[in-house]
Amino acid sequence: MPHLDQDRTLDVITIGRSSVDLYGQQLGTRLEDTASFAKSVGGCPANIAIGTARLGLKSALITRVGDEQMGRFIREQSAREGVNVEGIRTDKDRLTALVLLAIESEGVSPMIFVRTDCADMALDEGDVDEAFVRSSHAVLVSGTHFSRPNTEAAQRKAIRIAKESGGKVIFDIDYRPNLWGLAGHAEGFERYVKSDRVSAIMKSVLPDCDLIVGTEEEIMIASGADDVLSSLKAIRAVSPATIVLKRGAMGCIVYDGPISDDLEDGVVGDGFAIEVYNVLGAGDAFMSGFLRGWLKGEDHKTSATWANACGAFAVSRLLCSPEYPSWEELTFFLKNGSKHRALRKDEAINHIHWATNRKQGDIPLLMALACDHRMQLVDVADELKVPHEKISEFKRLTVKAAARVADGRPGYGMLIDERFGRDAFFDAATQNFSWLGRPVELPGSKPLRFEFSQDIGSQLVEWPLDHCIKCLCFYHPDDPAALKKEQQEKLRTLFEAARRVGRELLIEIIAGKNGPLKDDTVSTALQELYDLGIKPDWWKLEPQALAGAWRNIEAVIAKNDAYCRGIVLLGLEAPTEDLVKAFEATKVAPSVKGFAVGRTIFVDAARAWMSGKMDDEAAIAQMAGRFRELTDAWLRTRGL
Ligand SMILES: Nc1ncnc2c1ncn2[C@@H]1O[C@H](COP(=O)(O)OP(=O)(O)OP(=O)(O)O)[C@@H](O)[C@H]1O
Ligand SMILES: O=C(O)C[C@@H](O)[C@H](O)C(=O)CO
Repeated sequence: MPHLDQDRTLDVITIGRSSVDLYGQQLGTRLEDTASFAKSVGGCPANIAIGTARLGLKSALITRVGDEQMGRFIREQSAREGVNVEGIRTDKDRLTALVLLAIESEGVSPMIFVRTDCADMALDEGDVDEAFVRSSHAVLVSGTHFSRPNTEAAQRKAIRIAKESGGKVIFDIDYRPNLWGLAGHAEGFERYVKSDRVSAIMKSVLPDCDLIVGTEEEIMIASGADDVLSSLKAIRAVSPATIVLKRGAMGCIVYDGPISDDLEDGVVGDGFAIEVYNVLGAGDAFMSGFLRGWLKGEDHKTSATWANACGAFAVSRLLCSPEYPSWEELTFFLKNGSKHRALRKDEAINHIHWATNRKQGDIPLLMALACDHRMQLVDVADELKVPHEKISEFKRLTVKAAARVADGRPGYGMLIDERFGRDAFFDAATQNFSWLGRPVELPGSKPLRFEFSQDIGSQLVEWPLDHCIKCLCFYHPDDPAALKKEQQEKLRTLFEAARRVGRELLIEIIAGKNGPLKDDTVSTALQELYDLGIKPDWWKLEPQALAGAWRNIEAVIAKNDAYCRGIVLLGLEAPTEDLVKAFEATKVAPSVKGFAVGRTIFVDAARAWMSGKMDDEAAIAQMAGRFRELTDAWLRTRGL
C-alpha cells in the first residue's frame, strides 16, 4: 500500500551495525604499541545516521546494542546528535561491538573488529517495525548485514516495506571481508577478497535498489565481475538504480541510465585536495553528503560535491562520526574553501565544527552558584582557626543548596574547584545540573598562571567531558603592554588546549579592579582577545553601570562570534539588592544568559558553619534561600 508523503516524518532510516570505535591517538604507531584511544560511535549505518542528522536530515537507526555502558553510549550519543533512536533495540544477552584502530602510516590503519556474537548481528525481522519503516522516505541497508540469515531477513523486510509504501531503497555495499569470515582477526582493514557467495547475495539485493553506492572494490563484489566497468554494466543489467562509484582522492562518478565503455561517462564529482589523516569513515561521510542532496531532489553534480566535501572532512581528521561536518560547516567550506590542505588545521572551520556540534545544544538560561573560591575560603578558615578540610566539607553543602533550588530543572549550574571541591564534584555529578564549571587559574594570579601545572592541556584530559573550563583573568585594556601580552598568550594557550581536548571554555574578565570601567572598557578587552582568535564559549563579566557598556559588549560579540553561548554575570560579593539592579541593567543585552554568583550567597553561611554556630541544614537553607532570591530576580528580569 503506498504511503502519503506528508505522513513520513523521517528522511532516512539506516540499518545494520553499530559499534564503539576506539581509535589510537598516537599517529604513526602499531596497534600493538598504541597507548590511548579516543572513543566514538561507529559502524557504517550509525555513522550515516549521525552524518545525515548533522546535515539537517531527519534520520533514524535500526540496530541492536548491548545492555551495558557502551550500548547506552551509542543510544545516548545518537540521540544527542539528533538521530531518532526508537529503532535501537537493547539485546540483553550480547555485548555491543567494538572496533580498535591505529594509524600506522598514511592509508595504513590496522583494525580489529571485536564482534564475536555481538549485539547488532542478532538483529532480526522482529526488530523492523512496519509502521516505523513506512514513516521514512527512505531506508538504507548495508553490506555486512546481508552476511547472516537473521540480519539479512531483517534488511529484506525493511526493503519490502519501503518498496510497498513507495519509499526509496539505498544500498551502501560497505564490504568488510573480515565480517563475512573471509579474512582473519588481524585483517580487519582488508577491503577486498573475491567471493562468489558474497557476490550472489549482494547481487540479489540490487534489483530492489534506487541508489547503490560503493568503492571500486565494492562495485566488483556486488556484481561478481573482475573489473570496474564490467561490474557497473553487470549491476545495470539487473538494476535501474542510480549508481555512485567512490574513487578515494579522485572523488566519485554518478551513473543514471546505460553504462557506456567510458568509465568517466557519468556525472563526475572531483575530490577535494586535502592532506590525509585517517581514511576510515570517509565513505559514510560521503554517503551522508550525497543523501542530503539526493533525498532533497538536488542534481547529481550538487550531491556529488557535497558528498566529496564530507568525505574530505572525514579523511583529514582522526575519527569517524564526530568529525563529520554540520550543514553550516559544509556550506562555509564550499563558499570559502580553505587555505589549509590539512583541513583539521583550519581555525575558522574548526570553530564552526566545534560550535555547531557542541555536546549540549542551546543553553538559553544559566543560573549558577559559584563555589570555586579558594583564597577567600582559606582566609575564612584561617581566621577561624579551622582546618582546611572544613572547606571541602562546606563545598558539599553548597551543592545541596544549589540542588535544592534547581530541583532537577534545566538552567541551573555550579562552579566548583578541584583543590577543595573533589567530593563536591562527585556529589554534583548526581544532581543533573545543566552546567558545571571548573576553574584553572591560580587564584589571584596576575599575570595569569594556571593552578597545579602550567601544562594545562595534560590537566584537561583528565576532566569529564562536560566540565566547562573557567578561567579568571584580571585584564584591563590600559594594562602595561608587557603584562597584556603575557596574559593574552596564556589565554590563547588555554583556548587551544580547550579545543584540542574538546571542553567548553568560559573566560572571566575582571577589569574594574585594575582601572576605570568606562562604557568601552570591557568591550575593548573582549575585542583584543577576539583579535587573537580566542573565541570562548562563554564570557563571565562584571556588572556594568552604563547601558552603553552592555550595548558595546553585545556588538563586539555579534561581530566576532555568532556562535558564542553568551555571558554570565559575576557577583564580586555585592549585596543582593545591587545584584538585582545589575540584572536589570542587562535588559539591553540579550547575550547575558544569567549569572554565576558566590560569596553573596555563601559567605555568611561559611563563617557561621565553620565556627560551629550553624549546623548543616541551617547552612544549606540559608544558601538555598539566597540563591533562590537571585534566581527569582533573574527570571523576573527576563520575564520568565
Ligand atoms: N585522499 C582523499 N582526498 C580527498 N577526498 C577523499 C580521499 N579519500 C576519500 N575521499 C573522499 O571520501 C570518499 C569516500 O572515500 P573512499 O573511496 O575511501 O570510501 P570508503 O572506502 O567507503 O571509505 P571507508 O573507509 O569509510 O570505508 C571519496 O569518494 C572522496 O569523496
Ligand atoms: O565498522 C567499521 O567498518 C569500522 C568502524 O570503526 C567505522 O566507524 C566505520 O564503520 C567506517 O565505515
